[in-house]
Amino acid sequence: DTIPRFGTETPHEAKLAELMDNIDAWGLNIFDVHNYSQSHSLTSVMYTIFKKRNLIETFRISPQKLINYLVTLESHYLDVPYHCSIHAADVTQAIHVLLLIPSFENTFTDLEILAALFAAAIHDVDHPGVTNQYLINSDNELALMYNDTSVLENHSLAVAFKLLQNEDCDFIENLSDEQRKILRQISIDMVLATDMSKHGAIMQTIQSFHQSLKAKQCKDSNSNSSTNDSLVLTEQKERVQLLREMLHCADLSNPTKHLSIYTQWVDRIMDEFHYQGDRERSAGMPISPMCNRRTADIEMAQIGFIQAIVEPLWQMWAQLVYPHCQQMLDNIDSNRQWYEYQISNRSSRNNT
Ligand SMILES: COc1ccc(/C(C)=N/OCCC(=O)N2CCOCC2)cc1OC1CCCC1
Ligand SMILES: [Mg+2]
Ligand SMILES: [Zn+2]
Repeated sequence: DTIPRFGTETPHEAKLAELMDNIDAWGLNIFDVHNYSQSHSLTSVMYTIFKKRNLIETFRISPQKLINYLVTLESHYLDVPYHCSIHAADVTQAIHVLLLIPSFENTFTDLEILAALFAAAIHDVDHPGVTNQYLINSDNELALMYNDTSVLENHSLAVAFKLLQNEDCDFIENLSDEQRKILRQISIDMVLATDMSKHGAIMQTIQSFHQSLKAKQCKDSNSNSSTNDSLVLTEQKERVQLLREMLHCADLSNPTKHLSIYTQWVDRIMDEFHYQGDRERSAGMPISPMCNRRTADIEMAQIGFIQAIVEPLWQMWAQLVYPHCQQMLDNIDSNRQWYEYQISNRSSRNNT
């Protein structure tokens, strides 16, 4: 039986094809992809990217086993408002677009690209919709299992690799042992780096690391435009550092998207936070920051999130790949202004 064009059967294949024409664009509407793929956005996005990047031929991947793995992985994302399979599809498509930046034309090996896409797809699988701190505070068995250390991130990695042990899901069966080892190593490194408690450390190193890369940046000999400077990194360690930052950027990319997409993610993360706050309140636990629906200031929280975390990170990233990623910085700025306008509007409304 032949495999559907986008990996999953859907009566809306024509509409999905139209959406997938934008797979390389930052403006892809992942919510539309989810709707027109019968809630298989992760499977259809990953399959489309693998086909487009010729990874199925390069690594002699069985298309059926890839689909089996993706559908199984997708089914292990829980039906929580934010950390569901749409978020995984969103982050996977984001890292695919970041990898297309001309500065990285000659930077990563095919195996590193495979590992980066895999890490993005798996990075939040089986996420229960609460934070690490909540799992620790509520003596959850996951916190016990992982000794309070990057609990969610360790759990997603373990679940994702467990699914690979299933014979008819092992789409990397034709990789050599060495390649499998490298893929596992890079995926673990990247997913563990999505733990927000590591954000400070990433910001510490990013400045000096990028300065050293800019120093090494070579003018691509056959480039016709002066901006086409490709970053060539001889050390795998340095390339993995870059991939770690890239996944972290993709994970924190909601404010870099068009307002209509960004506000949907805000609604979802606040649903998830407020539900956690409800559970903390009824358990008599202290309610976590931004999780109390009765005192929430959603606009202020997003402005704080943008100013403290998202804008500084994306400014560092945009500097490295200048002039690319200006669209992301512009969206961050206009989105922040929109939330500031909401607040100013709110106060004048109260005065009427
Ligand atoms: C669209 O809004 C948000 C999107 C993403 C995030 C974060 C921090 N993602 O981090 C990676 C995942 C992670 O580690 N988390 C998940 C969130 O809680 C911390 C642990 C936070 C967002 O808004 C927050 C901050 C202002 C009001 C709610
Ligand atoms: Mg996560
Ligand atoms: Zn995530």
